[in-house]
Amino acid sequence: MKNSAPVIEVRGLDNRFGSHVVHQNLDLDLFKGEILGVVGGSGSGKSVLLRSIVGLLRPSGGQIRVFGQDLDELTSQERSQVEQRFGVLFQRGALFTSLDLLQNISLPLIEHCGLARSDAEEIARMKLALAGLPPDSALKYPSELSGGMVKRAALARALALDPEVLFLDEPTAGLDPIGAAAFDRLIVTLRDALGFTVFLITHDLDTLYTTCDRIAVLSQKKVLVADRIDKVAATEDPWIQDYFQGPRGRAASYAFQALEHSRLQE
Ligand SMILES: Nc1ncnc2c1ncn2[C@@H]1O[C@H](COP(=O)(O)OP(=O)(O)OP(=O)(O)O)[C@@H](O)[C@H]1O
Repeated sequence: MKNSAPVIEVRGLDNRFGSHVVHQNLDLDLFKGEILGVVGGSGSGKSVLLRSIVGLLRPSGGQIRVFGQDLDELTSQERSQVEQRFGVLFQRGALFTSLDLLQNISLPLIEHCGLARSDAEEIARMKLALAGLPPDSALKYPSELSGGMVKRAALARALALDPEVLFLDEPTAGLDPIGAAAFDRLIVTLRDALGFTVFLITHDLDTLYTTCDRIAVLSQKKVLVADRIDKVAATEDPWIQDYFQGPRGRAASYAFQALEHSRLQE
């Protein structure tokens, strides 16, 4: 993936809130077709980075190039065209509670693409199926769904406009391990089938091992390292060592090695 063109280039990014500096001179590349896992301690600025890239937060300084265009140089109309090439799954799903799933997913198609309601609903049903939801979920409201189904519905909405880059903010948080593993497999399957690029914020070590092509570690206000997981896990940094070589990190690594071993034997 690293040989493909970066779809997103972040250079010298600064973000501060008052005197609180979150990012200082942060650099990051996201390459076409890869699944990049973004990790870091709580409050290290993962969500702020996501919001800066998707245009929800104006950075304090630095440059963000998206599809080869500098976000700062775009008119608001050009910006919104770029933003339509993104799909975002926010931490809490962010579905409209007063709309059923069909309406939730049709809405961006009607608003952004000007589709007739019947066409939008046909596409929405396809997106629900892609996200692994049964047809009868279409008329359900978010409050009627399990946590795992809410995540899938939010994924269906993030996929509504056929995004080229999918941003996922802790998509498996709150799911049981079986639901989380199924969601991870779904992301890989969809990426392989549809070819989009994924920016995936997670604390889930199993997700990092089984799903991500590269890992970016946010620490000390910047991206400390962005590389394959074996290289990252071997990086000499106290936070990285605690994270990857602690009991959970080692368990995830062993589980992944066992999985790879059994795949090779099949
Ligand atoms: N709008 C804001 N105003 C002031 N401070 C903010 C704002 N948004 C984020 N911050 C602060 O920026 C820091 C980074 O927040 P962010 O949500 O990016 O962390 P995170 O790495 O995603 O954490 P977590 O893993 O807990 O979700 C935090 O200290 C947060 O309080």
